[in-house]
Amino acid sequence: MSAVTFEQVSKQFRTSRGVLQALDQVSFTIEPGEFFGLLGPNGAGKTTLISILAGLSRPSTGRVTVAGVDVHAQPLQARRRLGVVPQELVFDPFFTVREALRFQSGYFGLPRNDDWIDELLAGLGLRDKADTNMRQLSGGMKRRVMVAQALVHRPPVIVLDEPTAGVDVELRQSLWAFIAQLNRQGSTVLLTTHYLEEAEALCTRIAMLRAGRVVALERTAALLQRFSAHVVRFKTDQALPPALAARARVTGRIAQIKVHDALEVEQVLATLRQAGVVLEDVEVHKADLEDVFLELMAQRRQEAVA
Ligand SMILES: Nc1ncnc2c1ncn2[C@@H]1O[C@H](COP(=O)(O)OP(=O)(O)OP(=O)(O)O)[C@@H](O)[C@H]1O
Repeated sequence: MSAVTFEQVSKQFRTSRGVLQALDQVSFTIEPGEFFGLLGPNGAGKTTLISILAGLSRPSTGRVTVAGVDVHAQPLQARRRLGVVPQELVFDPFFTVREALRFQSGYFGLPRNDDWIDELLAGLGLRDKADTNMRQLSGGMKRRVMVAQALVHRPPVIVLDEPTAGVDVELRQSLWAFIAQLNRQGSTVLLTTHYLEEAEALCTRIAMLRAGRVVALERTAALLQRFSAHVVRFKTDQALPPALAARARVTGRIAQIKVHDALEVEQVLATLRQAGVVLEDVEVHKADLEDVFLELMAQRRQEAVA
């Protein structure tokens, strides 16, 4: 049985400017134990898809299941199988951390859950905050409590919607260590993020959304490999020769050109030298997901124009 399935999920919003297609026939499956990344630029539809998965919003058409349970036909059963860490901080300011976690446990019908609550507090570095009121916690600490709250009923599928936006490095690292441990113990993780290096480091498979459509769905390693290995990056004030300009990504003075191997690095540099282009700060680096992402998006734009 799959951990999560999205079957032809579409969502339209009626706006003052007409109908907005936020999701367009999105289909993919996440297998149990996967660490799955959902990436996409602002407005791609990530949060809309997560809201539908969490049962907070209905798809216009299509079907979603969590651990074999239809999210809309059996919403309560689906919720038990899912732990969603939301983007925003939602909490009752009058509860202490432990009270908030006990309250959440009660919601799931788990009255004696303190052993697991203690494990969560320890794993998320919250042990000495257990008796602190939620309103007295720093933003980062509140975020840790959001994670603990989402996990209080030991859901087999964990969803993290931009969990590290605006979070300091230390918390990011400890949060990831904890989530990775749960994943090793068998939890399925679905992560949406803008931090591509995070997705690259953690996710075994990635779906990329753009304008409500899945534009890539692949193993992370394959995705990185498919989009060539290296990028030559340099600064210049001059125009590039046409052959290179056509394939370069230029941001102000910085140009980046994709290459497959060392020979191609030499060819690119030779072409630039022949054209009399003066370079500064030349470097060659391995293509990362950011490069792949930009390239994919450029390809799709070209296809759309064609
Ligand atoms: N309730 C709504 N009513 C109308 N339009 C909406 C509504 N919710 C989302 N949208 C639109 O749907 C599209 C997808 O939005 P969504 O928030 O899912 O994107 P996202 O990928 O999560 O973006 P971000 O990275 O900025 O969070 C956007 O164009 C957004 O403006």
